[in-house]
Amino acid sequence: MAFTIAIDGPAASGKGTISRLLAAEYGFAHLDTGLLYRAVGARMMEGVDPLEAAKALRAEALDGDALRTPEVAQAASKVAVIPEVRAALLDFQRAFARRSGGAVLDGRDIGTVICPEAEVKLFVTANAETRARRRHAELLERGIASDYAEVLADVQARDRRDMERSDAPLRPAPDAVRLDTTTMSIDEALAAARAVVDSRRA
Ligand SMILES: Nc1ncnc2c1ncn2[C@@H]1O[C@H](COP(=O)(O)OP(=O)(O)O)[C@@H](O)[C@H]1O
Ligand SMILES: Nc1ccn([C@@H]2O[C@H](COP(=O)(O)OP(=O)(O)O)[C@@H](O)[C@H]2O)c(=O)n1
Repeated sequence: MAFTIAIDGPAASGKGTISRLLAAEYGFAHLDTGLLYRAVGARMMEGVDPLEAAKALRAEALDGDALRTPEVAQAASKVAVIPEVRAALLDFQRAFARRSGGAVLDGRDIGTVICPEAEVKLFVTANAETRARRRHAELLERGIASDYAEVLADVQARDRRDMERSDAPLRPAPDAVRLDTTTMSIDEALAAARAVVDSRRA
């Protein structure tokens, strides 16, 4: 039976972490939809037309580590503004969302566009400074050179682009439960998310 958990929110709010942990907890499949846009952005950086890249994308073969860089994140948010690119990525995401056995998808438009019928919708936020601090620490941990002020500017630029685009802008679905993780640990955020999921599964 299909059961979809849709998790949206701004950059580095913790949605990927919560999604991975929820998927493990419930035995659901997980799709980080940001990786699709990052892959198209990375191809654009190589000179490939973004629409051609989106149409040719093989989601199974994405290298998460290589795509999780600040440069690729900026490129991703630029190709994400193009309606035809979003349209080319739609069917794959919709099919994933309704697969049998349960699915967790995280991104910007899962609860609003990809799967408005999702059984659970979470909108995960944290203030921009906290998000930048977390992403900065994560990059350093992974051995990627990082400057806090640049990370903050990057996160804010992407937030603005993601919220202001006309096609599938970043915003909470009317029926999404908001989860502000600014002062929460990962364990606390997971517990809050689980409580919402459990209330919908009962
Ligand atoms: N509640 C939290 N408290 C502290 N650090 C967190 C929390 N949630 C996530 N993180 C850390 O912040 C970074 C960004 O989280 P991530 O889940 O990748 O965000 P997103 O998917 O929204 O971009 C990761 O290093 C993650 O371990
Ligand atoms: N469902 C989605 C997922 C990502 N994106 C775009 O892809 C970019 C990278 O997404 P991401 O989720 O990998 O970024 P982080 O939140 O992990 O920093 C975002 O800034 C958005 O512009 C989108 O438009 N729609």
